[in-house]
Amino acid sequence: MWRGSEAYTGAAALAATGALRAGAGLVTLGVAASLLSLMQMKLTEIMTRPLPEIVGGAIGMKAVPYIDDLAARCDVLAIGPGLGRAEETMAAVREVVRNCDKPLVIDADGLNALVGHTDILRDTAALAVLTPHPGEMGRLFGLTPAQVNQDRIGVARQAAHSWGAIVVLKGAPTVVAFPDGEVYVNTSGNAGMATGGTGDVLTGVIAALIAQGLSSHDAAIAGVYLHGLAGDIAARAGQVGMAAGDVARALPAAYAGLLEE
Ligand SMILES: NC(=O)C1=CN([C@@H]2O[C@H](COP(=O)(O)OP(=O)(O)OC[C@H]3O[C@@H](n4cnc5c(N)ncnc54)[C@H](O)[C@@H]3O)[C@@H](O)[C@H]2O)[C@@H](O)CC1
Ligand SMILES: Nc1ncnc2c1ncn2[C@@H]1O[C@H](COP(=O)(O)OP(=O)(O)O)[C@@H](O)[C@H]1O
Repeated sequence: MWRGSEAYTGAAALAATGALRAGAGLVTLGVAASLLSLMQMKLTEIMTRPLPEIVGGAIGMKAVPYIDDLAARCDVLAIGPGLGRAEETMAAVREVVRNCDKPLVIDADGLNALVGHTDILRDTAALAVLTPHPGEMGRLFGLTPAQVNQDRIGVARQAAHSWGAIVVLKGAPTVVAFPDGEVYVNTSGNAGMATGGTGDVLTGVIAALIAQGLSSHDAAIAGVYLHGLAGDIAARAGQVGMAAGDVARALPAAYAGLLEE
């Protein structure tokens, strides 16, 4: 996983925790050097790797060889939550995606880096799972969030087809679409999940399932369902005031429930 930006350290922590709680054996968080101690304090079970930064915890082109090296040793690379949108950070994301030959999960600012550059997804050897919310999807596709929501299935399908990637369009309900036109509509989850950071947890969940041997195809479908199920378990204590960390903590129970089914 590769994160940065001092404004959004929570996003990095939630994605890494989501991966851990969804069963990833080892999670390494690549993080701007100045944020290393902070992340180590937040995350006892997660390994960290310092990355060269430009300014304010943001990562630039100098970090690319370090991330490429990290990706070469991992089963899956997740990029995006909390990166920030500095121009050089966006360029570095594009370079990493170009270089990567491992399964990728791209979210949040990782998606913002692809605005106007989705051709990279077809050129890279990696099969990518993209997890936009309606705002990010709108930016990528030149639509408003309202337009995206008017035809969620149609937009997700069109995006998957034209980008050659797996598209998880988050929301109520979340739609998972594949380049060949196959589409799934998720049934788990609840409005208590409409709170900052639950999307970051989903990034970690999908990456963790890929790390455990699922194809990106199956990990996208199962990951979205598992994440919603964890949200439903967390919501037993009440939807109002539910937080992203509650969803991450409910993942082991959701996973166990799925295995029983
Ligand atoms: N604790 C943290 O550190 C958190 C950091 N985060 C990070 O903050 C950065 C910015 O991400 P944001 O998502 O806040 O900002 P964005 O600018 O990507 O999204 C916000 C805009 O997107 C649209 N939008 C989002 N969800 C929508 C929905 N469900 N329906 C309709 N429209 C919707 C709206 O227009 C909204 O104004 C990212 O790096 C992200 O990872 C967030 O993930 C939240 C938690
Ligand atoms: N009413 C709802 N029903 C089911 N899932 C929801 C609902 N509202 C939000 N979610 C889920 O919560 C998550 C929110 O993610 P996202 O929009 O990326 O937020 P953030 O960027 O703050 O983490 C998505 O997985 C979305 O599908």
